Amino acid sequence: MPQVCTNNSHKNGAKKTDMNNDESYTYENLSETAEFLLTRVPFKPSIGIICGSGMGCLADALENKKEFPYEIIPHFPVSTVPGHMGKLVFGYLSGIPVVCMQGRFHYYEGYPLWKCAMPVRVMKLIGVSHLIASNAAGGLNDKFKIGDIMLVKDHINMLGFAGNNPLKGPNDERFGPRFPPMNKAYNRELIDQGKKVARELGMGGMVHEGTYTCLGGPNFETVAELRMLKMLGADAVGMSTVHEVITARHCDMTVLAFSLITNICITDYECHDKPNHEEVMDVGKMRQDTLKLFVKKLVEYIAQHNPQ
Ligand SMILES: O=P(O)(O)O[C@H]1O[C@H](CO)[C@@H](O)[C@H]1O
Ligand SMILES: Nc1nc2[nH]cnc2c(=O)[nH]1
Repeated sequence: MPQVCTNNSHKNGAKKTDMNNDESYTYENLSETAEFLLTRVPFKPSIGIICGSGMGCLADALENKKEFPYEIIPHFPVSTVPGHMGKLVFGYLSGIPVVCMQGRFHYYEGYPLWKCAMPVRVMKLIGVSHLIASNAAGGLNDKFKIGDIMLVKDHINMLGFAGNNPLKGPNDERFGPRFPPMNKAYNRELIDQGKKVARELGMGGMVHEGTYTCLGGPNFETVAELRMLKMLGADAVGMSTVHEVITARHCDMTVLAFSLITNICITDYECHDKPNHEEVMDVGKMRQDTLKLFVKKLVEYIAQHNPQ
């Protein structure tokens, strides 16, 4: 039975910071959050996992779980999207301690990007050095099929083009530098290992690498938008991950990200299909056994090889 933690000392939300959209969390705020968790968990994970839509099964695979509903964690936002459970789950995968976000935060929920990405900084403060971020995404690359996995080799930060960035505002050097590089955001060794694991698991044909792009959502894209994104070089499109990765790289975490292709983007005016979130979640469920195994193998690799 997982141990579900409650926070008796602070009633729901009472400990939450009441901040406007321009006022980011301070280092001290996030240290309080980290301290709250560290004093309640008897181990320190160095690997963090973010579950994409319908991919909460990744956290279900953990053993000796200790679960924290977001409502009870000081300063944490709450999840509002179906398919995102809203729990931080600590536990073991193959005997390796990990922490898993079973539910992430999206810009379209009304949260500024720094708030969407704050759990990444909390992970850093509790000792996480490696982040595995998963997401559900629409496939733009003609080779992709529903249920395929795309290892993210790069991203196009569409929100960033308009000046919206999780690092906007004063920079605290204790997290990282004012101007972090982003050309090696996605760890090459882990992408290659992802492909190797896929081949070993007999799923080599369904794993690709490609470029992810994040839009603000919540609407799915128009045909013209998708055609434009394809021309720009995007292979998959979603509404998350990029701000988490920027935040993780800013504080020097090693990152692996992958997209589960849950739908094929419609770039033809004659096609009458309509993308929908139910389909997105169903594909996550359909692929849950494969995803659990894939992530478990990658966690084992990270624990053994500590790629930088
Ligand atoms: O990126 P994740 O959280 O996996 O979810 C993706 O799926 C949802 C749309 O169905 C959007 O939230 C999009 O970002
Ligand atoms: N923006 C976007 N997000 C998604 N998440 C899952 N599928 C899609 C998609 O087609 N577009």
